[in-house]
Amino acid sequence: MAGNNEEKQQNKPIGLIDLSHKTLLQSDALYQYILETSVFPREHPCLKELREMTNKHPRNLMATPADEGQLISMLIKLINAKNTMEIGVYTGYSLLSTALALPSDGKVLALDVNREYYELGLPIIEKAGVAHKIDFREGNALPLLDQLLQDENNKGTFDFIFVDADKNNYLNYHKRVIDLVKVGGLIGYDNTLWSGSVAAPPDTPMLNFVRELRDYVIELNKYLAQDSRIEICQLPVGDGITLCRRIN
Ligand SMILES: C[S@@+](CC[C@H](N)C(=O)[O-])C[C@H]1O[C@@H](n2cnc3c(N)ncnc32)[C@H](O)[C@@H]1O
Repeated sequence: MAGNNEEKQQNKPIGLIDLSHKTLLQSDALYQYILETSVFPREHPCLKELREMTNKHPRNLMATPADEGQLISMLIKLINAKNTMEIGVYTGYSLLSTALALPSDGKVLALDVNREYYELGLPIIEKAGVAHKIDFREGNALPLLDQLLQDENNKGTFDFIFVDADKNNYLNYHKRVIDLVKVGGLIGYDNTLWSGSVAAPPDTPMLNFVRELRDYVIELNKYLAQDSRIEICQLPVGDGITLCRRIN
């Protein structure tokens, strides 16, 4: 089994992943075990419906995997988050995970350049009864964040911010969301292991989009590691998620 996986890894350009294996774990069997034992039996029926609907969409590789959705839900409950934000919604798997985990008066400000993707998932989010917690704003996230920052009242008010949009802007997002999250609050950056490419020698075969964005992710990881305003924890869940707890 291990030998087969090694061979598979050696022959495959980095970034070629399939839907049944959206994880950095090398063993298909182990990942299926996690999904089937701990994730799918606990998945809300509307999350399941949204995941299955998204699987049929041409850009489905962008979707947050179910085990990561479960992690986000757990984090939100652990820190009793009420005021949250998501940058990068797509069809809304992580958004629905967030909205379901929030208390009934909780809020998630959801930013995405593409409303059409969000509208694919919206009927299912409505069916789940949590659409009232979502404030969706269509547009480029950077100017939307700058707008928020113009109002001093927004600073230090978010309990949880999940960033899952254009990787080349993650550092720009960090420079803004660090002032919007409260001290003691959490930022989660998705894809910080970028299909494992961050640790691969540069001559390793990689899909173009993986190679093009790899340096941005490496730069972000270095920046987060030395940023004294946060404590960090990098988890190899999904494509890698770095949790940053604001400490000052
Ligand atoms: C990886 S997907 C998000 C996946 C989502 N979290 C989920 O649970 O399925 C990235 C999303 O970021 C959005 N996006 C890309 N660039 C953006 C930008 N500059 N501002 C806002 N959203 C952006 C894309 O439209 C896409 O929906």
